[in-house]
Amino acid sequence: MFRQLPAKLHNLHLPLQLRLWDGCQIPLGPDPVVTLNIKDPSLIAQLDQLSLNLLGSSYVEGRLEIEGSINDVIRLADDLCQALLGDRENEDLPLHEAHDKATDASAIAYHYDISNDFYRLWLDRDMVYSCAYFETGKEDLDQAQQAKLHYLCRKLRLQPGESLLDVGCGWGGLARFAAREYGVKVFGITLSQAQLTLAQQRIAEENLQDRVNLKLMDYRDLPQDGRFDKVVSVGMFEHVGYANLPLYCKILFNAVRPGGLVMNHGITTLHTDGHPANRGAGQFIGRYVFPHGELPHLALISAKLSEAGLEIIDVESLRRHYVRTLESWSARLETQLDKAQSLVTEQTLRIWRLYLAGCAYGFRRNWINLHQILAVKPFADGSIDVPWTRADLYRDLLR
Ligand SMILES: C[S@@+](CC[C@H](N)C(=O)[O-])C[C@H]1O[C@@H](n2cnc3c(N)ncnc32)[C@H](O)[C@@H]1O
Repeated sequence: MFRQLPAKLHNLHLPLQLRLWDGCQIPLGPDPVVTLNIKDPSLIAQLDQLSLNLLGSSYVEGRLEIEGSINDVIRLADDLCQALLGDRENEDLPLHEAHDKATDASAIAYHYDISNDFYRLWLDRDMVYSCAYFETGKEDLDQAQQAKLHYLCRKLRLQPGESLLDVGCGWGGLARFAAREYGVKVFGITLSQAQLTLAQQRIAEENLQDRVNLKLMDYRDLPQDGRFDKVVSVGMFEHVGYANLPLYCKILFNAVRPGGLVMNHGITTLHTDGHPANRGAGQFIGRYVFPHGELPHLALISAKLSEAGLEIIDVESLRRHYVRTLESWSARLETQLDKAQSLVTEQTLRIWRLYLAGCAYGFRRNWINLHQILAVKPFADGSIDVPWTRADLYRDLLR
């Protein structure tokens, strides 16, 4: 059997071993910390086209079992793919699909409506499902998510009595926080019924119904009359798709009043043409995690915001913060696999384990990034009314 393996596998020095369906063990280097337990003999024939997509989907479909810590599995799977493929990126440009409301609604339900209790297991207490902000590096996830919410509100320069639109409000963590801590009125939208149900429950528990109004609504149905003082979109624009980015940006522009601020916080990709730099990981994510998700480069979303009429006044990369956030989510899930098993299907759990640890790895490797882009809608005469420096953002921040 050893001789049937691709020649390149014979000279590896990875702490990894293969175990075949007949029990035969094939070390690919000394002191293995990970075992890939191959259940399906036909996988051997596919080893010369190995990719993270092939390994990931084989695990999800039960053709492959993994032994070892999830972080070691991801790292060594990537090392293995790199050893066999070199640095050749084995993906064509991803398809940029037409996104209609029905397709997007079913893609959102697929990801977000799996079980609130499952997400509660590993998210922070406010169930904020986006990159946290680690001011000192010593905080836990709850503290880092609270700091992120503060940071967003500060960047938006929220003032009591203002109106805030939260596009893609998730479980309502930011909406409740902004209303409670900054005294604003929030209108938030999500496409996930499960998120909305729990968010509304939490709003009622905090008696915030008069200040926070969340709805099941597609961003394409938002009011376009400039009624909001501020607009925020956090971890949402990854679902929009290339074809609709101009429309999305125009909708943000039309929703905010002249002089108002818009914050777009989301994941961007490394290459300007959008092709993924990740040995098949992007294909896996598109197939099993975020169907119809599309990551643009910073330059593309910046161009579309500008073309819509918004002036970009501040851009910040939070890539390292997302590594930590994802490491934390993944570690919390890994320590509660038994509970997780009772909340979602075996296949879903396998997908989410790979996705959380894999995305931490992807951010660490700089395959993907997280950018906060702050923009302003200038008044008709081109003037803007924002502080001359960023000093106010940091004053008294470390509470
Ligand atoms: C990753 S979650 C982020 C949630 C929240 N902003 C947070 O930081 O916790 C993405 C959110 O975008 C919403 N979303 C995605 N596509 C949408 C669309 N077409 N219209 C409205 N909301 C959408 C999802 O329903 C979900 O609430």
